[in-house]
Amino acid sequence: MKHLEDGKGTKIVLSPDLESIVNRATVYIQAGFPIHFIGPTGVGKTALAFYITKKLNRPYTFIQGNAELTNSDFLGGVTGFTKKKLIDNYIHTVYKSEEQEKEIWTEGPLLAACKKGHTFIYDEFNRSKPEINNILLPILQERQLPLYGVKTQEKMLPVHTNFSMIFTSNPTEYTGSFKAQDALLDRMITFRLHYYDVETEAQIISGNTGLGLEQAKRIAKVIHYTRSITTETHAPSLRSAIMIATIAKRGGIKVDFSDDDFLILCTDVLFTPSIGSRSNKSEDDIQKLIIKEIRGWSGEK
Ligand SMILES: Nc1ncnc2c1ncn2[C@@H]1O[C@H](COP(=O)(O)OP(=O)(O)OP(=O)(O)O)[C@@H](O)[C@H]1O
Repeated sequence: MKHLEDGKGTKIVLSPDLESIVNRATVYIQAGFPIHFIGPTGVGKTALAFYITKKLNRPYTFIQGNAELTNSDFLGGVTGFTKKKLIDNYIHTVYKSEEQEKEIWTEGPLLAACKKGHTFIYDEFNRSKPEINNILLPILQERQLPLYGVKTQEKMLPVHTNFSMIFTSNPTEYTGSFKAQDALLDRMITFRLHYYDVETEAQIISGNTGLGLEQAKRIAKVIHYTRSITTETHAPSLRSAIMIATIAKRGGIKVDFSDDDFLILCTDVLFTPSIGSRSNKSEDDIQKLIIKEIRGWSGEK
């Protein structure tokens, strides 16, 4: 298991499987192909994307998909006006006043990244409406950016050779996600991520919070058990595990299976309205099952 920095100060944990994914993804990007991490929420897609940009040692641009995104959010647009007043009073009997108005154009993140050769992280790209992402097709195929709505003589901008893209997405079963167009998916190399094993998650929890590894392992075990009785789209993520660990550490709560405060903390964090049972059990039933299971581990180290 490796502990490395992602460039934003976050410690990244790489199990041998994750390290292999990162290495392959880096090679594919360097060969000129975009990559895509798809997986359940909070599995670590964005963390890997940032780590890869650090490994590539190139500047990056980050944008998050959303249903309101438009072409001008990618390419830029008019963000204001400057007004200039020219007064000609050179001869005191003649007075001439002239006003000029000029648009202020601000370059959008995609246009800037294509020009400068950044790695463009498009996080949760399928939260944007699919037609908005059409602009990416010629970039990924012909390496030309179509300049829709940009006031220029050119219709296409050749993309910098270092420009690359990392996409992340949740499967379409997640609320607020659109089905991405096949033509776009066909142009990228997709890695499917699934929640990691207890050992890897314990290392991640410990690395993110400073909680001891043994205690982190107990939290990972609770999360894993909860996932075994919930569906993947409605299961607790690493984010919930990190939340439990942070609160336990800061709040002085003992991470112990027989400690009632720990049990209450786990159920408070884990029972979000998005949790869903595999066997149509009610939220209450899942909660009871989990508490019973955790109590059964009391005395375990
Ligand atoms: N390999 C890892 N090493 C260290 N921390 C990690 C790792 N993977 C995930 N994390 C941590 O887990 C949390 C969730 O990860 P991240 O935000 O990358 O998930 P995601 O899959 O992008 O989630 P979402 O689908 O909600 O955007 C973050 O706090 C992140 O720092």
